[in-house]
Formats: sequence, structure tokens, C-alpha cells
Amino acid sequence: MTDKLKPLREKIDTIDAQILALLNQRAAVAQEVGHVKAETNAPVFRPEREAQVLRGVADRNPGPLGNLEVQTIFREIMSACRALEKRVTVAYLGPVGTFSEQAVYQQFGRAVEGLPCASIDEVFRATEAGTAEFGVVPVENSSEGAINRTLDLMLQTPLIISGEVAIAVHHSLMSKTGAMDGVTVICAHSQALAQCQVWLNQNYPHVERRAVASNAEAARMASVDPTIAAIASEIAGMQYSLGVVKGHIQDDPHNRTRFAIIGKLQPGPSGSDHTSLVLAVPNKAGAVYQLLAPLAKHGVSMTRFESRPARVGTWEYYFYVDIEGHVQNPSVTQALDELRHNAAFFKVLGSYPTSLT
Ligand SMILES: O=C(O)C(=O)C[C@]1(C(=O)O)C=C[C@@H](O)C=C1
Repeated sequence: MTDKLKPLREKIDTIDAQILALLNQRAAVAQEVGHVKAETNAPVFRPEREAQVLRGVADRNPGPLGNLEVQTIFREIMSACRALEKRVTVAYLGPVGTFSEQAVYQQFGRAVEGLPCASIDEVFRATEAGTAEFGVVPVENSSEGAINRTLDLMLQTPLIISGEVAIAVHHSLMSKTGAMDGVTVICAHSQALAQCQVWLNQNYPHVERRAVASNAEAARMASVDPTIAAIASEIAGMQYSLGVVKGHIQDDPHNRTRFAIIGKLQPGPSGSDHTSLVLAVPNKAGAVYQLLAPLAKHGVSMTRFESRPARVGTWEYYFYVDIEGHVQNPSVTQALDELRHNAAFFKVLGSYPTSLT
């Protein structure tokens, strides 16, 4: 056994030495890129370039490693190279251990400065003020729908959407002991309670449910109070040394949340992009249909359509529309020019590379 392993491990050692040398060669080139950017004051984080690199490694991947695995490795390589140029600060809905924090790492890799904020409003404020270069905010959940506070704030902010990231949301029921003995309350964010309600009705119909500010806060509470169990990600549970009572309790096994990266950067076209818009029309029959006609005319696909009642201003509804393509793509430019004419309110929230997952 040992005799057979030895030469194989020597092979791995040789390959690791090559990988290490190549990684540092790559890092040195990234440093040069950093100097060129510094001369022209160009942005360090280039989401369109990173998306192209990650799509490229998946396209060229011969295996046996899976595409997701090689993309994860290359995301971290780019993150580390980027940090040699400049370590970007990213605000997110904290505390640490939230799905928002996972979204930050999924988009930027680990070599970033995370800035946990107490609310979605604060993420916008920190990014607008420049305390953070970027912010990560939840936009929609596959089982619960739009995150309304984010949509409302998008309407007013001067920030742009520079990227999107979707993550699988798996909830676990956890407590200090990993059991439910003595637990009288289950705490979680209201969205998480809603996403697990069928499972909770079947398994713990008589235990009180209490909505708290975040799942990570619920995990923190459970870590200091044995009468509290929390619904949160297992990562949050690990941060607070909780034991898992039951994993994957969300009613929809494919539960996902999509996040927007907000900032002051408008990425260039990456070859596979989305553009987000907010529109409003006068309240008359057929107005929405007419408004959207230019998209069909120019062959631009709509990937999302969401309406929000207007709480202030003249219009009854704002429509949040995502389309395929980048504002610099000619068909999108033409469609948007016509849309702008038909709309009573028109705002481009940004064009950005489509999420890899
Ligand atoms: O190509 C660039 O602009 C770089 O700075 C290099 C690099 C990389 O490591 O590949 C790093 C950061 C950018 O976000 C994009 C790519």
C-alpha cells in the first residue's frame, strides 16, 4: 500500500511545485496589470473580464475535474491576484454567516474585505458613500419572490448593478445540543420561516416560530439560549458551534436567491449579459403591452418582469424588467431608445455579466 502511494505522492509534489510557480507567474502579471490601471485610474475589479475567464476555463476543461470545481478554483486565483492590485471592500446584509455573505464570496472569492451591514438600506448607503466599493443585496428568491426593499431602493439610488449572483439556499434546523429537547421557540428571518413552513407544520406544528432580523442572528441567539432553535445555513451554524437537528428543511429543494452587485462601475459587454430596467406607463388599457413592443421588434428577450405599486409619485406601478444583452449591443440600444420614448418613467439599472450558476 505505502509502496504504491509513495511514487504517486511524489508525482503530486512535482505537479504542485509547477502549479505554485505558475500561480506566482500569473500573480506577477496581475501586479503589472495593477500598475497599468493605477496610471490611468482604471477600476481594479472587472466583472466582464472575470466572467469571460471563468466561462473560458469551463469551455476548455478536459476533466476529470468538474466545471463548477475548476471555476471555484479559478475564482479564488483571480480573487487573490485582484487583491494584489487592490483589496476591494464589499458591503452586504450581515451579520457574518448570512447567505448574503456567501454571495459575496461566490462573486468576489475570499480575498475581499467584507463589510457586514445591519440592513439592506445600510448596504446601499455604505456603497453610495464609498465606504465600500460594492454592495451585495438580495433581489429575489425562487420560492418567496421579490425582495421589495431592494427593488424600492434601486429606484432611487445613483448606483448601478454591476453583476448578479445566484446561490442555492439550504436551510438547517439547529440548536446548541443538536436536539430539540427543551426547545420552545424556533427563530429565523421571516423569509426562511416562510420557505420552511410545510416542513415545520409537519414536524414541529406546536413549537412557537419567531421572526428575527436575520438567520445568522437566530443562530447567535440559539448559541446562548438552549430553549431556542435556529433556522439558518450550516455555515452560520458552524460559526456559532450549533448542532444540526435536521438539514435541508426548505420546502423547495431547488430554493435559490439571486443577488445584485451594486456599485459605481458599468462593466463592458462580456458576451453573455443581462440589462435591468425600471419603467412606468400611464394607467390605461394596453399601455404595458405597447411599452414592451420594441423588445419583440428588435429580438430582445425578457428574462424577468416584476411590478411594484408606486408609493410616491405619479405612476401606479413601476415595472422591473430584465432583458438579455448589454446596453452597448446594437439591438438592445435600439430597443431601449424606443422604450424610452414610450415610457413615462425610464431608468437603466445596469448591464452586467449573467450569473455563472
Ligand atoms: O484583467 C484584468 O483587468 C486584471 O486585473 C486581472 C484579473 C485576473 O486575475 O485575471 C484580476 C482582476 C480583474 O477583476 C480581472 C482579471
